Amino acid sequence: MTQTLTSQAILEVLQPVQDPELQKSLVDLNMIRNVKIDEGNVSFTLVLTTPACPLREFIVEDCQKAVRTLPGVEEVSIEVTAETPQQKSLPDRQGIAGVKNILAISSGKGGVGKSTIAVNVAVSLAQSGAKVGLLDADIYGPNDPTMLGLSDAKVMVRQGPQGDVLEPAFNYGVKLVSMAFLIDKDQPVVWRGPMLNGVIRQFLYQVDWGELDYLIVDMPPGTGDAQLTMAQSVPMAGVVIVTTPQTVALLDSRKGLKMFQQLNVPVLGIVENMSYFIPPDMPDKKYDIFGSGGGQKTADELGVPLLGCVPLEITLREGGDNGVPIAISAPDSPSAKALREIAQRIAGKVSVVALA
Ligand SMILES: Nc1ncnc2c1ncn2[C@@H]1O[C@H](COP(=O)(O)OP(=O)(O)OP(=O)(O)O)[C@@H](O)[C@H]1O
Repeated sequence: MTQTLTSQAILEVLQPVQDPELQKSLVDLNMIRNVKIDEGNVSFTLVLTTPACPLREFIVEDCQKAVRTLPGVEEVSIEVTAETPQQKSLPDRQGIAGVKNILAISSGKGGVGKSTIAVNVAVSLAQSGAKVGLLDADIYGPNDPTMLGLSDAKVMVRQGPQGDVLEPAFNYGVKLVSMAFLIDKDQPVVWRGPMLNGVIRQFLYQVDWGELDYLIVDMPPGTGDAQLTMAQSVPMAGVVIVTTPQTVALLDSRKGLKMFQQLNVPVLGIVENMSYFIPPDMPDKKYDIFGSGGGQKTADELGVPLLGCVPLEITLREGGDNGVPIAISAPDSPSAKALREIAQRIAGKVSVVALA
């Protein structure tokens, strides 16, 4: 006896299929929409929580398998789209209209590659189809414009009903605002708490960010006023801590971690940069200069996930200097792949926090 296919039956067989990251049913998460049946042809839309979903192929395959168990099904076509969930709002912190998730990239000390990671994560997320902004809050050494090929950009200021509004610069799919746009590059700037506070708040609220899935904030290194201002002003989806494998870096990372935990900012995980060296003339070789397994050990000691390890690669540094991020110039290089996976993991964790 042939049963008639119904959308109800389709949703029932899809009920046990889970989003592996969120560990909840796709149906309960309202990720299956628009179910249509035309004789044996079934079609629906799978709405992921981030366009950078690392597991999209697996989820699609699981859906295919589940629907094909129904008698009478001949074809299953799944259209995949994404709707990034909005992070939770906090009563004492003012969100930015149109910006769904604000996340910070931080490091215990300078020079560990925080800006390199922030820029390439931003570009990787944009490449996946997400709407991305980058706020260069590293007021002491604002490098993001150079790394994003925007060193000569100027921010436009226009008059809005509530005062001046800055128009971000834009390249490689990423909107950027940086202190470098506002200061003379050769003049040292001495920042005092209240001034710094004002500038960071201006970069958050007086910029025409438009609609963004992710606003990535490249923090200055350490645990100072900028971190405090940021964490206390806006609700943050989370922070990513960048570290290097040396043991001294662990101490600095721990300080940063404690501060964000005290400020109730979820720590999404750590990224270990300069983990191992890949010689340019021997791309299949890998040298563990600082010993291996350091990243995992650091993550375990800090009790947070390791989001990934980025190798020390000359092309990654060159990309930063030349203003063409490696995610654009050499997307198949080991560091670009590592950075893309890190961006996907960050997006996954942000969804988990937003939907918790
Ligand atoms: N994995 C890597 N391989 C090669 N070079 C790297 C890597 N990571 C970073 N670098 C280089 O190291 C230098 C410092 O990196 P970056 O500016 O990103 O660090 P940072 O932590 O943001 O520094 P600070 O905040 O102190 O300015 C840059 O020249 C960058 O290109």
